[in-house]
Amino acid sequence: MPQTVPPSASRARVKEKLQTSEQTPRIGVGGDRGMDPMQVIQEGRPMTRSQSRIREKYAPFSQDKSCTGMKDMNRAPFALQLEKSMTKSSHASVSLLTPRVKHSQENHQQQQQQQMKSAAAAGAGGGGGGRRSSLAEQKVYLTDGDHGRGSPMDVDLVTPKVSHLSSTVLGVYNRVKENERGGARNAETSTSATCTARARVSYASGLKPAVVASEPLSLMKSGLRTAGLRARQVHEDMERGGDEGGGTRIMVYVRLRPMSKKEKEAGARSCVKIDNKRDVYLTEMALETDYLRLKRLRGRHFAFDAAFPDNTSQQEVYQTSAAELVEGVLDGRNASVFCYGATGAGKTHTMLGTVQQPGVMVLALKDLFTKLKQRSPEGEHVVRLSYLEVYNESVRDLLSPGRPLVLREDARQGTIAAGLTQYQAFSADEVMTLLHKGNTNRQTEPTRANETSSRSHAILQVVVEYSVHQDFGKATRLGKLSLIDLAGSERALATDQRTLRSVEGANINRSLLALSSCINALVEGKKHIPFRNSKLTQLLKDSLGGACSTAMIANVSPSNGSFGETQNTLHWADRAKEIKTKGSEVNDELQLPEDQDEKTKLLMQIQKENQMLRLQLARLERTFLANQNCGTPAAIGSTPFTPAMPSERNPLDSLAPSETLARRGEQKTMAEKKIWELQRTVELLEMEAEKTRRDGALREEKMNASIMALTHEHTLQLKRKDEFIRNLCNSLNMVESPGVQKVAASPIKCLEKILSQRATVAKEKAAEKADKVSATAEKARRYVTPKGATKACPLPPSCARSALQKADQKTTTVVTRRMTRSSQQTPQSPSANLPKTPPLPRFFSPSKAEEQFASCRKRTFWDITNSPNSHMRSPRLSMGGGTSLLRQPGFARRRTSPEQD
Ligand SMILES: Nc1ncnc2c1ncn2[C@@H]1O[C@H](COP(=O)(O)OP(=O)(O)OP(=O)(O)O)[C@@H](O)[C@H]1O
Repeated sequence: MPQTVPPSASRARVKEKLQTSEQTPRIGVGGDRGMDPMQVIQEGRPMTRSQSRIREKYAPFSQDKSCTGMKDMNRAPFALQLEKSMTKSSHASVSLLTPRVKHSQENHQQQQQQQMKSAAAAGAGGGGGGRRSSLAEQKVYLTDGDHGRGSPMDVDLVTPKVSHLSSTVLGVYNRVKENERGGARNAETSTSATCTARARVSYASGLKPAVVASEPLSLMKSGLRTAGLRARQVHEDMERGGDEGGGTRIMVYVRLRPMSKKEKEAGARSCVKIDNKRDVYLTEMALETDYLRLKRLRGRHFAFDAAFPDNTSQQEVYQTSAAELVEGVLDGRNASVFCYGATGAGKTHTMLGTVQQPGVMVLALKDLFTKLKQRSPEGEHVVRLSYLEVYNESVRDLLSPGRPLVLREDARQGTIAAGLTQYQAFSADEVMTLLHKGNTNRQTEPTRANETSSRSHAILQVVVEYSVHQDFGKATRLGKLSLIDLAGSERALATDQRTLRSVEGANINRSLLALSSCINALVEGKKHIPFRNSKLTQLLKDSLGGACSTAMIANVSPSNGSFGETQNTLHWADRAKEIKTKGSEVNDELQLPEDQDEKTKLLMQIQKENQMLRLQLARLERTFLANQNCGTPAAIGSTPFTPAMPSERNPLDSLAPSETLARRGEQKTMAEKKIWELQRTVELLEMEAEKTRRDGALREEKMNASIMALTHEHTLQLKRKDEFIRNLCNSLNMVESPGVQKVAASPIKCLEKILSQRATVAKEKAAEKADKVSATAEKARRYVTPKGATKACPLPPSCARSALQKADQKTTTVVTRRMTRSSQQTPQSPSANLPKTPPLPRFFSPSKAEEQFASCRKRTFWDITNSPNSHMRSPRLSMGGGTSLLRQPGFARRRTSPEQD
């Protein structure tokens, strides 16, 4: 029961009272300010400025406005802090606010020891101060501070604070019953003042206990009950390991690193204590001379899925946090493990470790290959590996460094880095080589806080794909394991002030802040989760909110110098406990046989294989047992020997020695017979093999011979062809020419040459002939004069005419042929080089020649009268250019010059 401290009590009396109270069951609460076993209440002390400020602020809620100073405050032994769930996703916890105490310099040391003691005792759920928020407690006493009475409330469970709440209501209760009566009024007052429901009135405010609540007392009670229920749920959830409502909770582990040499030298003290392998106590330390701090020492208790003290081995960390996830990856699920914490807290040590103490990444990959070999001995699996880092908000490939990568959203695979190389690895050694290569490329720099500080977030992704035979076909399973080593949050002073380091630090902090916002949004069940705020959160999207089983390892330093960072880490780890991922489904694609027959076939095949394997196993077992029984050298290693079945393992033991000998002799004979039979079989097989070999050799010989014959035949055919061409050349009488002799080795070329030469000669001849004909025509024409062609011409007029006609015809033929040929000839054609015949004058046009001839001869009367349409045949006449011959009979036409034509 709670104790009331009389206002006038002296320090000694208070001490005595409090010590007495240790034995009496007090409110089973704990939380932020639960570590208060030895407290000395100072009386009559004036309020500090901050106390009076808070007092002023919350004065309206104080029922007894007359109370002033520490005297009044001290009349209230404690207050109840109620943190109630305001949204369905948040939880509540109950804790006790104890009276403000002064940690005197003398008892400070003692106090620490007491705290530790009480914390240790808390596991057993014992009474007394400190962490008495035993989970077994079932009642909360809302106490009447003035009268020391407690108003018990039935709640299902009181837990330490399990989460940060969206809304906090601090109720300082005084005169509970009175408040119940006037609850509505108080509630109204408080609601108006704490409309945001975020009034946090510290007991240090010096307020006389009063109701500061945003809801009527009855509601608070029910809220408390709900809170208790919720707390129990969370607790049970933690006990079970996370599954609730279909999703999977992120498993959160805390690892404490040993105190470093540097810290020891600086005289640091440990501010973190791990108990029960899951409870973490954080206590603020202060210098004995730091009076202000001494009064406000903070302490907090957290509970996680597991907490690893500083002497925990790497293997233990792996087994607890990641081994199960690796198993899940082999079942085709997605899993991720990430380390979170301040710089130098031991994240890289946990994830990568050293050669002597390999970390989670190394152990997980080795384990993965070992398990893969067991599951898929025939190597029906593919392991692909990629390793990237987020450095200064740019994504880089660690296995093949180059230009920064761009992140893309893929409907099937989630967020992916476009262009990231995926290496296929066949063994654990290969993976280790790749991992080493990636780590060499990773950005690591010494800072003031850490000699080997990682300046980037590194993500190693392993995709395992393998086929499994299932009842209805073959399925391909695809599991993805992401192992993430985050860079640590850091204070600028804690690391360095050099430009590059501070830029890196700022980027690291920014991305971690984005991660915190995402955790917040996820915990509060918001619709929009700001994953896009940084590259890191984009890449962690699946791990935090997707279909993935996730483990978070929060690394903390024990040094009191890192109290702030440790508190921060634990706070976020505590929040992350409430994040629920969608839970990873098995990603497998079933490949069904095409039809039912196929399926039956497959099943039969599998059954057959199983039968065979069973037989083999039985045979081996029998052989083994036979060897054991007989122990004869002949029997050893003789597989076909059929020994006794397991049920008849030692039948000889029960027999008499003579019978045993006889039986053994029999067995030996049988074995010898079997061996003889086997030898005979082997001999037969050898003979068979020899025969086959001989046959094969014969067949090969025959084949070689036929190939040879064919080759010979082919050569002969070729020769014959050449001979034929050569003969053809000879028959064309061109082989003698020197140009042809040169190329006689290639008969086809020779033939081509001959033909082209023949063509040239024919052309030349044709040209010559054409020239001759045209000369004859010219001659004939010269003899034909306008005044009488027959006079000067040596030929009779009819002959001259026919000769001229012939000449014209020939000329035309030659010219036409030449023109046709030249139009067919390409510019590269050899005939292009032929000597060109001079262009023929228009005069030689056959129609013109005929016309000329007709116009030159003397017309007779008969000509004129018998060809009435002759003017129509003559174009010249029809054109009306000359005088009509009909009108001037017997008048010969005057010869026109060619130019006029
Ligand atoms: N469990 C442990 N046991 C022994 N030594 C440890 C342990 N954890 C961390 N250390 C040591 O502490 C130092 C800092 O650790 P580590 O580099 O892993 O920190 P970190 O959190 O990765 O820092 P950063 O974020 O700057 O990279 C290292 O020298 C490491 O060997």
